[in-house]
Amino acid sequence: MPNPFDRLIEACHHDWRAYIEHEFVRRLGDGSLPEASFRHYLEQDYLFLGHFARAWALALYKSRDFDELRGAFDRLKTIVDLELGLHLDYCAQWGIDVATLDALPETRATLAYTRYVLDAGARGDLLELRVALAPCLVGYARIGKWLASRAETRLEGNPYAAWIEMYTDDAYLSAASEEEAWLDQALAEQPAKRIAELEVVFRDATRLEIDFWQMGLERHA
Ligand SMILES: Cc1ncc(CN)c(N)n1
Repeated sequence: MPNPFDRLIEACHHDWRAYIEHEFVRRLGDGSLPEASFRHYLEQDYLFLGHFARAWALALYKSRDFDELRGAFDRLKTIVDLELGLHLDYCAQWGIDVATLDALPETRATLAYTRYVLDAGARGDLLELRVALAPCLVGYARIGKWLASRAETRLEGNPYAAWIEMYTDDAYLSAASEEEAWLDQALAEQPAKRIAELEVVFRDATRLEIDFWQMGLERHA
């Protein structure tokens, strides 16, 4: 019997696979992704991370005890200290400075995904918000594992090696597995009707992740 979080994935397994195994991900892994696509993704992901940090701050606000506060605070730190750091390093390597990033317009995919999650958090409780955030945090850990398992993935000579290393790194993987453990416990206590509602939120956020990859690949505005 799969654990409760894996059951959320099973309920939308076609969308989940389309997200985890997206062409953008494959081409990151084998190094064949066009640089312009990665740059577009990188720029939008900077804006994305700002909104997701706000969403984790909202999770802090919605926490009911110190355990939940600590979990949300740790996740917020994962974004601000770990992911954002890599982003800014990468952007500096690619000649993109923070002032340029701050002035960028958001694409429709960035707007749709970030505002969807913030709305789920504003409208719902802490669990609904953390389910909406899960394809992001846990999804990239699964992507890192999937890439690591593929013969086509290469690090040597791959301009995106640092990106792959970040999402296969212990610091990121342990944040994702702590989040999964919290979700497993919280989901196990929910009645079937609530689970069905949460499946919709999880599937929608997963579909918005697919759109985010597609936006990067095709460089949509
Ligand atoms: C769009 C997106 N989704 C997920 C992650 C990983 N936290 C990210 N950096 N960007």
